[in-house]
Amino acid sequence: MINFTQLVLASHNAGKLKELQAMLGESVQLRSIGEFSSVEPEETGLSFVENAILKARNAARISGLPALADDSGLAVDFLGGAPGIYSARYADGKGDAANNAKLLDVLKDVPQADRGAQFVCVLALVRHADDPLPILCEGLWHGRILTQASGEHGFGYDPLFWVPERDCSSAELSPGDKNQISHRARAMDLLRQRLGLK
Ligand SMILES: O=P(O)(O)OP(=O)(O)OP(=O)(O)OC[C@H]1O[C@@H](n2cnc3c(O)ncnc32)[C@H](O)[C@@H]1O
Ligand SMILES: [Mg+2]
Repeated sequence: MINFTQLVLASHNAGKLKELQAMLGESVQLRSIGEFSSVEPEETGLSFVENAILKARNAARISGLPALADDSGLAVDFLGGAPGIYSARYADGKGDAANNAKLLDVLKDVPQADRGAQFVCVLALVRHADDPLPILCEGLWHGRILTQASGEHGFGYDPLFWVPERDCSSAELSPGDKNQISHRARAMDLLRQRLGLK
């Protein structure tokens, strides 16, 4: 069991910080890498795992603290798993609204039955920048891509992701409800077990 009171979160995404801190509770304080640097590392990996490790090492190097990274995204079945690791950059860096508009457009003629998708989250935790044994935890959340945006909560692709177990979009779930069942919640559940926090 490894004990941490402070971890740096290797993410510039405020939505992730909020969700992960809520899931971790008060036992561990997450500090944003934004406190130490505004430079985002290039995500050059070909998988969620590679990018998560790369971001965690970078944050540990910059901060001198143990670091947790979250590499996540949306894998759409009809698109062979795209946008996948490129989810944040799907519309060439123009942001969430442009990403969502592009996805709706690409899938505009695709019938309900073929609109399956999963949110993916890989968490990587390193004790220091050169840690040879990162802790890796993955979570998947299965759903479907809606034909129009719905809901105001969350971030990113949440308004387009239909959650079968609740019959609503992920952006229509309260933050507390999303944090019980999301891809990130599943990955964090595994991480908490690995850290002996549950
Ligand atoms: O790399 P960092 O700095 O952590 O922030 P980012 O936003 O670039 O994060 P990623 O590289 O992991 O890209 C993930 C993208 O996938 C989407 N995504 C991930 N989790 C999501 C969630 O819970 N709800 C909605 N969209 C999500 C969202 O568009 C993110 O920008
Ligand atoms: Mg990113």
